[in-house]
Amino acid sequence: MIGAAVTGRGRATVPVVFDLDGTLVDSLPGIAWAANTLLAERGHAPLPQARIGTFVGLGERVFLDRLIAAAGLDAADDAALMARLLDLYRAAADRTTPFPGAREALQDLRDAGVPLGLCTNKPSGPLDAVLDALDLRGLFGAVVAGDTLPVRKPDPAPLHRAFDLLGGLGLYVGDNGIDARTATSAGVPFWLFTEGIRHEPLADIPHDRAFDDFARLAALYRATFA
Ligand SMILES: O=C(O)COP(=O)(O)O
Ligand SMILES: [Mg+2]
Repeated sequence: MIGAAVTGRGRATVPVVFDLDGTLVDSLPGIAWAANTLLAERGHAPLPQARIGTFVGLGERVFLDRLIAAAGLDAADDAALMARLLDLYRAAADRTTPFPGAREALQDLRDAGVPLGLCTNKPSGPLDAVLDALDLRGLFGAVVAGDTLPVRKPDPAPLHRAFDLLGGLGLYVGDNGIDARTATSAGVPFWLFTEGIRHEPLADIPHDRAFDDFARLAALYRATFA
């Protein structure tokens, strides 16, 4: 189902907004490194990467709360833990890579004149570090971080902000149920990248299309909107 608000505009230039972590970039190894470095500094044993993946998606506050609960960190130390986590998140950019074909797909769409944006729950400090390290910033006409607005996904406001900056509603591409709910509340179609940090079975995530390889994205876009 493609929303009427989206098909109403010039089809060849329907904007596309992407989630970041687990969608464009394979950031879980870096995030797990950051979390386990924090745990090691506090004398705690590391957690498996897959477990740490279940903490991701709702921003750094929820991530740290879940990490504190899972590892038994001292919550009284919260402000220092958050400051150090954000430092480590920034440093994790060096351990973050685009998913295969993602950069090429973005470039292909951009070359075709498709307005591209980012809407992520990652806070702006670590987000800037990733965009700089991977040299991705220039591809996007809109970047909305987890702390750009007072609310974050699944509230639709950040996604609406991204589409406002791009000049109209379009398609949201993400990797989990939080992104799907955000798109539904924003009234836009949702495409699911299936190789990211997904917490639910595919069948439990409402989506208009699913894809597992960025090499297919531009062709899928053209088949849908051209
Ligand atoms: O930082 C998070 O919690 C998730 O980030 P994302 O929205 O880019 O997936
Ligand atoms: Mg994500």
